[in-house]
Amino acid sequence: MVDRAEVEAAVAAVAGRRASVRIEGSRVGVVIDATGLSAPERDALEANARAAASVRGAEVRVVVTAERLDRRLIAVASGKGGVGKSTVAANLAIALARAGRRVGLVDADIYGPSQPRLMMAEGERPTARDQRLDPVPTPYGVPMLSMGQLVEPGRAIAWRGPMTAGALGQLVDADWGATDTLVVDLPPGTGDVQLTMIQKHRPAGAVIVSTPQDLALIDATRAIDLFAKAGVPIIGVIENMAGYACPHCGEISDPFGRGGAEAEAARLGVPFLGRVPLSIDIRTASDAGKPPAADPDDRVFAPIAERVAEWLAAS
Ligand SMILES: Nc1ncnc2c1ncn2[C@@H]1O[C@H](COP(=O)(O)OP(=O)(O)OP(=O)(O)O)[C@@H](O)[C@H]1O
Repeated sequence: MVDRAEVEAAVAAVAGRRASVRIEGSRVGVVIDATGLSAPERDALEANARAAASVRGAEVRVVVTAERLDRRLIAVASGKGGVGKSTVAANLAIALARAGRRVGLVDADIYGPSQPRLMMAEGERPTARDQRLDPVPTPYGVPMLSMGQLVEPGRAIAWRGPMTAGALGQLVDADWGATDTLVVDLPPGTGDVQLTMIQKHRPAGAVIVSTPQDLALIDATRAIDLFAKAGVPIIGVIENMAGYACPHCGEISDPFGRGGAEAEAARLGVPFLGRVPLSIDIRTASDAGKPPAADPDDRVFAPIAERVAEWLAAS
């Protein structure tokens, strides 16, 4: 016979109200509610509860359950390459995390996975348990997974549609634990990854990154169209490389004109989330794996993230 009070007290001491105990003769069953815990936290809790319940003569069984979290995906897209979509996605993810959300980052840009470098996680390989990937931690409180971590570094990725869809699924359905917001950096354009994202993973909304130039805007319009036609709401447009920030005096000039993306967003009836200047500081910090949004003095990405957070709260 096992002493009920002793086991209950020992389990409660390590698992609090997350555990309930059932005892029949020498059999001790512990059910743990691991909702919202990360995989390592869950494993630690399970091990501690098992140890606590293992009084002399007890046959212990521990079951871990978790409610499915309502995790929402934000797709970050652009009509064409090189507009700074990955830079914006990384900084948006960090700024949202700084605003109190539990954020994860998925780098689905198969043609140029750059998030490991941007997030200072280069060379980190995710591990897997029960065939589910474990996201890798970053110094910015935003765990991440990248297409670039699934293949040998530097190897060109020439996958066909079904492989791409499978890889995207592995990243999105990884063990994201308590993450409530998943920022997904999509490849540029309107290809297989975008379609899989829309059809299989139903993002809560899409953020479109564009530069001020007309051509980028035309492409951006195409990207907006793809999401809008599929019924994915457009959270808004971010204008990147908007105006040139002088590295000496900080003054912003507009060699490509000003207000194009904002006017185009208004014409298309989608919100404008803000502009990010073309700045040598953004480039050097990004290349060094130190996203400017992690800087406590950031005044560029925080207001944009605030608008995205408001949108999430309202929808
Ligand atoms: N606002 C900015 N100011 C200065 N440099 C920037 C800015 N935004 C991005 N860059 C730089 O531009 C280059 C391209 O950026 P990034 O890789 O984010 O673009 P992308 O749209 O994701 O490209 P691709 O689609 O090819 O992956 C990078 O070197 C990045 O550091």
